[in-house]
Amino acid sequence: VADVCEVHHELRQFVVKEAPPTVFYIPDFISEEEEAYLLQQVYQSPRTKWTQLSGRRLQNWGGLPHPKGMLAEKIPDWLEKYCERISSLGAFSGKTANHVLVNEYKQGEGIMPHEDGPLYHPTVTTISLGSHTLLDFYRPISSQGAAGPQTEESRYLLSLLLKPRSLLILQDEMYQHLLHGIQPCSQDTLTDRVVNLSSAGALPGETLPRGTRVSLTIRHVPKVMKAKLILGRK
Ligand SMILES: O=C(O)CCC(=O)C(=O)O
Ligand SMILES: [Fe+2]
Repeated sequence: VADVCEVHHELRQFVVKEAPPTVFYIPDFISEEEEAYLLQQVYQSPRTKWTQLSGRRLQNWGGLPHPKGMLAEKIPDWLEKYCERISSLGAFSGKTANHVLVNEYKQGEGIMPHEDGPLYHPTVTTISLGSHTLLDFYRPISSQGAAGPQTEESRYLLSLLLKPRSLLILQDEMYQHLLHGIQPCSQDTLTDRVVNLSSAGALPGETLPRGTRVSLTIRHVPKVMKAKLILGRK
């Protein structure tokens, strides 16, 4: 298919065939030791790195994406290692990730359905730490009003189970055309709408209590400001 991004051969075995193109789900992408180390680094970051939002808090690393170009900041080594590792899988069409959002969700917290938008290369990669979650996908609100009222429920399409230590890669239609969100609930009962159950090692009917989850969303911001422009040189 022409509009499907190229990834390296070793990723192909992890494609989630039950979802629209393209999802890769890689269980145990990192070890328990790496998970503990990453959590330690996240919680050792200066307090001023945290931004409190309603229902979650976040750390932004690499700079603030902006339509005129991101003023790039150095990503600390503990995150840079994973930017490079994931980029080497071909996730960003040969580019290297230069932006990381750390989100922390306490039990019962979530994120409203949204699109990640045009400031990023249209791939998002996510390492989950500490707890599983369900990432839910929705069709956009369609412009043809004839179909009657569109509730969030009627636009809901499928979910992915993200276990701790897994890597998720979303691109193509899953990134460009669908919205994603996390329901603010404290446990999840798995149904057959969770399309990656077998690769995530779970069964329909299982109920999983959520704990505190920290996610690292690792991306490539193509438009970066050049330092010489900031310094005003020719
Ligand atoms: O925590 C997650 O896995 C999703 C985060 C997300 O959607 C975002 O930061 O844009
Ligand atoms: Fe998002």
